[in-house]
Amino acid sequence: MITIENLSHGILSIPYFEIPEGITSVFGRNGAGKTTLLSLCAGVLLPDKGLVRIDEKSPRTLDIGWVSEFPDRNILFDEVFNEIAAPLRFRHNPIDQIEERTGEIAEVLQITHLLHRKTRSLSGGEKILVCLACALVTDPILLVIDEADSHLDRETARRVQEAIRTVSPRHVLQSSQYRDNASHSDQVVILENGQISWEGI
Ligand SMILES: Nc1ncnc2c1ncn2[C@@H]1O[C@H](COP(=O)(O)OP(=O)(O)OP(=O)(O)O)[C@@H](O)[C@H]1O
Repeated sequence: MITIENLSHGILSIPYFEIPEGITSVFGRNGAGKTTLLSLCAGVLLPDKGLVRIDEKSPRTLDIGWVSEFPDRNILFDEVFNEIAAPLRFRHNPIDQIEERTGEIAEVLQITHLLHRKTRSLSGGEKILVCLACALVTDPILLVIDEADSHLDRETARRVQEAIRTVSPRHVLQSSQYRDNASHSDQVVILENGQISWEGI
């Protein structure tokens, strides 16, 4: 459970809100506060006022995966395999486990054929899939996807939603301007001018 209490940060103002486990889609117009909310839940930002907790813990103490709208800002390595394996290497996991887990997550996302490609040669949508694999490879408690669907065609977007269901992080928070995504979600939150104007299923 993600719990938000007396939150005030920039445009955002949320007195109390609970986000249950599952896939939660956050919709809202440009500037409504979607990225700010996601950043606070991921611990990327600390709130000016109030608290955000995931299972009663600070997000900064937990393993959280983040996929942004701009994959070029995240990709660090030359080859896809190395990019996806990097979070496991940073943790000094054994080599055989790194190879097995990297292959497993690539298979779930149906990008095994990309593993030995140069990252700079990938299309925008392929880069998003690689970033998603990288975010999921450590099995995070929360996966955040910030408007990454704007680069994906309908079929790839559907594949991403299926992959998320397969890997099944405890929490998924995804922001989008496309309300089609609501059909893949367990919960929907609508933000208007920094406030939650609607929430439901
Ligand atoms: N670091 C910052 N300093 C000042 N204002 C900011 C900062 N970050 C965001 N804002 C403002 O807060 C508001 C909400 O921004 P946010 O990026 O959360 O909206 P969003 O719903 O994700 O928008 P979009 O769909 O355009 O990406 C915007 O008016 C934005 O200009």
